[in-house]
Amino acid sequence: MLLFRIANFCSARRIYFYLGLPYLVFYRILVEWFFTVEIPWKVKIGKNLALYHGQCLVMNSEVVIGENCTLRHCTTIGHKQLKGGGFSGSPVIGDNVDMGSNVCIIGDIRIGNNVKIGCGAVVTKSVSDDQTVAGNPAVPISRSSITKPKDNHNENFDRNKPEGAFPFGNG
Ligand SMILES: CC(=O)SCCNC(=O)CCNC(=O)[C@H](O)C(C)(C)COP(=O)(O)OP(=O)(O)OC[C@H]1O[C@@H](n2cnc3c(N)ncnc32)[C@H](O)[C@@H]1OP(=O)(O)O
Ligand SMILES: N[C@@H](CO)C(=O)O
Repeated sequence: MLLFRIANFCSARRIYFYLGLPYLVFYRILVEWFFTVEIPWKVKIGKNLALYHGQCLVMNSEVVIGENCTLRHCTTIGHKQLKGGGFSGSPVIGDNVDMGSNVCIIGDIRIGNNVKIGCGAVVTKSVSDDQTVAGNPAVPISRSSITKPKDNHNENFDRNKPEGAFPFGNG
């Protein structure tokens, strides 16, 4: 994030851009090629963005991310190609948005504040504030499992004891 913040500062004014050009080249090579993270320096990101496992994280330069958000690995935030051949706008993400791993958020959509996006979600429609969404396509998830007993729940399962033949556990 520090590398991004410096690059973002360099892109704020033309004079900083020309003075900071060597740094911007370094930023792209190091962050894109070696860290496999594409956060273009023009992206607007609020304070306290956390990257938990930032590998394979790609976003478009028009993306806007609010404050106190969390991103995980293998996440894509960007535009989509329109029927006419052009491209849509890119997502605008609110404050306190927590995205699981392997999430795709595409198109000219808005993700509200205090939203959780489940791992593996494909989000193509706007999400209102205070929602948890998951799935492909992402929809608000059922909260029923919080009270409903799970059929496959094993009361006797002890994760500290190895199961089966393998003496060190199953994975
Ligand atoms: C190395 C690492 O550990 S990196 C960390 C990787 N972890 C993540 O990315 C976690 C992201 N978090 C999630 O995906 C969570 O499941 C959340 C935030 C979406 C939801 O969590 P909770 O509110 O606790 O929901 P809960 O587990 O009770 O599930 C509610 C329902 O949604 C379903 N659901 C939960 N997550 C998902 C998901 N990602 N995709 C599809 N369905 C899901 C559940 O199966 C359940 O369905 P049911 O009502 O039919 O039984
Ligand atoms: N694995 C945790 C934090 O490292 C998470 O992604 O939520």
